[in-house]
Amino acid sequence: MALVALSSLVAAVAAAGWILWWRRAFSASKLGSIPYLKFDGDDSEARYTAESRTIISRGYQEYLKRGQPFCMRNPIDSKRPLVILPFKYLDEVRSAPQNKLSLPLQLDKVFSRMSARVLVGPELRDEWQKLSLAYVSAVLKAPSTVRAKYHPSLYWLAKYLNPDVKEVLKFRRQAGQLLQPTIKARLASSPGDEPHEDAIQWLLDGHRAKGRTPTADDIAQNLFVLMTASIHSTSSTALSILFDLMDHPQSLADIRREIAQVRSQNSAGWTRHALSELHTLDAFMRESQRVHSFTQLTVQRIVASPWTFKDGLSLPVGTQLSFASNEHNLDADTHADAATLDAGRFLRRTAAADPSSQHRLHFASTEDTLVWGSGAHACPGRFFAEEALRLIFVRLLTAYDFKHPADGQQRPPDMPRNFNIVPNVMAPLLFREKGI
Ligand code: HEM
Repeated sequence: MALVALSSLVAAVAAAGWILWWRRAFSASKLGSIPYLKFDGDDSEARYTAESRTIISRGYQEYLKRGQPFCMRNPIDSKRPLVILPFKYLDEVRSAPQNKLSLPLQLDKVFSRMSARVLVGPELRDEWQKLSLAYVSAVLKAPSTVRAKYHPSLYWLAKYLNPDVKEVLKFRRQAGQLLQPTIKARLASSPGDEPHEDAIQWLLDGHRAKGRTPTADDIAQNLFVLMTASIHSTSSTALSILFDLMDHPQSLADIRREIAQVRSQNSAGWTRHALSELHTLDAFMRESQRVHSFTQLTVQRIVASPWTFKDGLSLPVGTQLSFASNEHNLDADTHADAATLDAGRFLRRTAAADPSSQHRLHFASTEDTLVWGSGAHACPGRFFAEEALRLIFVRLLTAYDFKHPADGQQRPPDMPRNFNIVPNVMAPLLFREKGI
């Protein structure tokens, strides 16, 4: 017991030391001549939470489009400005070694249920769905309460004192307990036994390939990382596409027709192959995501050892950097009539492209867009998100009619929060089962 307490203390002191080092190592003045943009007049935190796009748009026009970086307040750490880089640096960031530039509604229920089925299999699905939704909401809340209440050198105390952090740890413990019997049985199985097609098995295999025997807690934590990265991004994207479909009734009708046609030609049902034939839906999803991205900035990295770009731009250790993907998507120099959602945009481009390169225009493709990030850390879940969204829309569009409560209503304004742009999850929508 004493040994455990001592090792926790050593780990805690080491962690606190690392944080202190990290903070000492960074000084905003080392960002030298990179211009710092802020709000004129009221420059409060609240304005960054609600209106960060104003600053990013200004920086995009005044600096990024001229090939120069700018920096702005970082919502996570106001003493460490965030550097937004022009796209000319993207290739260098993309190929930078890991040790140099490192990483820092109801639809959520629909998606969490689908992903629970894929991640942990049918037996644990229901319990896992409840736990993972509770975990994700706790884990998104805890960091801000810790930052608000503790000095960075005392963050390590939070897991003993702070109720929000304790809540996160409680769900993690419960998840480990839930997975324990399955992990034990799988670890005891031999190579000839029936294979399992779920993420528990992929993660177990991954650990074992590296010579490790993971605990149930390790696997629970790995799964929670996936859930945290996926639930809000995918459910927000689904709601956003739904709002756009409601504003484009002709596209809605075309996509419904396409779904019926593809289904009638695929007697095996909605296989991956059948889903890949929903070209009109896929092109609409890509265009909707271009105009209504889930986040304004992507390819977020932190400088782990001093970094100088080929043109001499030098960034000190501890700098957080990013790219203005949303501004780029909405720039008239990137897309004609960029501010307008043009449902046929990607269908026309696909039709004009060589058949061997048409896949580059699909929803999950990283070609010509940064919505999925870029390079080795580009979203690994994007193909899963693509198929989950296609399935969600197949079901929604074939089984339900939906409308805004009042005639003539359109997509409600998005709800910006720091660098995220979330569709209005509070807006009421009316659903009716088709044929009733
Ligand atoms: C529409 C839904 C989604 C969007 C818009 C999205 C977007 C992103 C973006 C922008 C990044 C950062 C990439 C970078 O900085 O270069 C990312 C990373 C990541 N995403 Fe997604 N994502 C979505 C769905 C998912 C799903 C369904 C999963 C898992 C099942 C997932 C797992 C991850 C993981 C694990 C990372 C970190 C990758 C790494 O650091 O190497 N995402 N995602």
